[in-house]
Amino acid sequence: QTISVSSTASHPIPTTLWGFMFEDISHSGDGGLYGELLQNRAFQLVTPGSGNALNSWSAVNGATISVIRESTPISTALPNALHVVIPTGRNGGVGFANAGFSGIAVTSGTTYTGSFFYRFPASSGFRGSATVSLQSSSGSTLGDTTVSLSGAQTSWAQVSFSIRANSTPGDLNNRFVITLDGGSAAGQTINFGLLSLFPPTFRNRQNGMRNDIASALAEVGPSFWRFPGGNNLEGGTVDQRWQWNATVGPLQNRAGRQGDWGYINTDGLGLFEYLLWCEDLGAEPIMAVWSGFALGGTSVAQNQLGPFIQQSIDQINFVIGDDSTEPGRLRASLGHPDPFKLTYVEIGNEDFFAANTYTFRWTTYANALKNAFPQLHFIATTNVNSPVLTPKPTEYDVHVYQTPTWFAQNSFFYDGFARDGTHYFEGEYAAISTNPNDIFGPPSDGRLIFPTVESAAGEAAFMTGLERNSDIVFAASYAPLLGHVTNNQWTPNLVAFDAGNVYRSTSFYVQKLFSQNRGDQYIPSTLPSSTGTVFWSVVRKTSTGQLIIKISNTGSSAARLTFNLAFNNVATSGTAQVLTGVPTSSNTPQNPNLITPQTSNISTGKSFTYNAPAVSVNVLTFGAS
Ligand SMILES: O=S(=O)(O)O[C@H]1C[C@H](O)[C@@H](O)[C@@H]1CO
Repeated sequence: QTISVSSTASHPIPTTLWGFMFEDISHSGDGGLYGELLQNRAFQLVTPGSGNALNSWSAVNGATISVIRESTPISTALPNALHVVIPTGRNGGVGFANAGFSGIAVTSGTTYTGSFFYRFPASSGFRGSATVSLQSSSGSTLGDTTVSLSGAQTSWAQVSFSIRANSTPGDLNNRFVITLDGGSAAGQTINFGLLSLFPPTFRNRQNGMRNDIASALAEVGPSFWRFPGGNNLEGGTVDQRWQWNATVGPLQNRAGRQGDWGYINTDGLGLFEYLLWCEDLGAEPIMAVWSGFALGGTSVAQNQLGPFIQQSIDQINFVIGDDSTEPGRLRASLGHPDPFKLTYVEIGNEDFFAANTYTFRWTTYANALKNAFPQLHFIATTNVNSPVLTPKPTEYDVHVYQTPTWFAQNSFFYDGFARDGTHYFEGEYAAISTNPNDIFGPPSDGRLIFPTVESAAGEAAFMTGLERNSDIVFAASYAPLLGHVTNNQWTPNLVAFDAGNVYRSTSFYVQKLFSQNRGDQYIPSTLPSSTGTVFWSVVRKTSTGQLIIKISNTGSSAARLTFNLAFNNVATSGTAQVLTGVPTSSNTPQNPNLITPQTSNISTGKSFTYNAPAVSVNVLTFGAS
């Protein structure tokens, strides 16, 4: 195949083109990116005495533990506490343990920092200490410290501690343990609440992100971060919707909420943490506001939307409001007086599920929010122009989950779109099944557990089309971003993880190859055949004078491509980064680095030939001017 490459750019490429979509799904937040190591740390939303009240907690050496509704709670947001009775006649440490989120990773030399609240429900003469430790599954102590407890403390007191691990366990099944001496503490009753333990966090942020996962995401260099959902924005009911104000301020004032993926969200990863994370990541937020529809099917009537719209205005003012606004003052009081960067606000999520009411919900929200924030862009979430919305959306969020073949055959998806001023956010896309008749089915029916080489190559083909159409596509993100390797509600995920490991997928490497090899100009070239198997896009990075050719060969045979460049000065050599392998192979916990990009030198010039291997994603980089 011969490909002519122009030397004149057709359009600039938006800086926001490649980024991430995030929501708390498959423990991507609590138990994943969010650094908290203890599961069910504040007994949020559980019913005392119910089966899951003690989820992740267990008694040690004969203590009696239970979750109670506290008569004097830590806060109205946290009404529950752990009630611990130390029996008589026990020797050694007696107390309780937390098993983390399917384990706790402990590495020697690492310092873990934590805190908990305690109070003696009845004043007692006890004056003593508790041992706070990290223990392996065999019960050996990996690190410990002691804290003083006083029986005179009948009101809640917060105790802080740090534990330096001095040995590395054999596995992840470690526990966080608090014990008192069975002799001196015999017969004591103590309530505990909001127990927290953090490893070192990304950029050492207080209440921050788990370093290994955060670092893997930062490796991609995303330019936007869509949050908080996705379904997890919406709530099963109106009251269960994500509410920004319930997610900011001291942790003891965050009640948590029933997430939309089957588990309670602590909301410890809240709006302020998301915004600081965007700054640490160098990404701008694409922030969603709840749009009056709950996943259980309730739409708020148009004349009832006022309070929800006000809540969205407050949410936006928390992000960008000045000190004339209360949310702006709240942000300043939390340590960020300057506004955060914000351009895009998405109104709802996948409202094509409730298009009949989105017509008025969109109109009411868009008019009110555009009036309040004329500088912002508001993204609609129904199908493009169906139904017709007023005011006419300037941006739409388009989602697609399909087969690798679909992606390989639809890289021209946007070529036919009218250039009418509307811009598009490909907010969720992924090849998730090899079975076109059961895309969302189980692995037994074609669903992918991990991305494969062929799914990643399909996505790359599609992405060359997004890059070509980046005059109207301003942003694109694979979804879901993160998922626990076993405790999940969705596969495949861009990045999988467990308590101590991060697993980078083939699709992760495709996102990284595109994001880390951006151009700021799109360079026209001979169009690929829309029904072919080889797809490419050519961009130029003016700051370095580099030409970057991204090629996806989704076919089962190698493709010899001859490039004829109109540029006058072209380097005679460059680099090729290639991701390829057995089409159905994946990176897995058993073989996490089976498929990684390989870099090599290539000969380039005004005319050169490159051989793209079967089922491969290739990024060629060389100087051209
Ligand atoms: O069940 S789905 O609607 O397919 O859920 C999808 C679409 C939704 O926006 C997101 O939360 C989820 C997976 O990324």
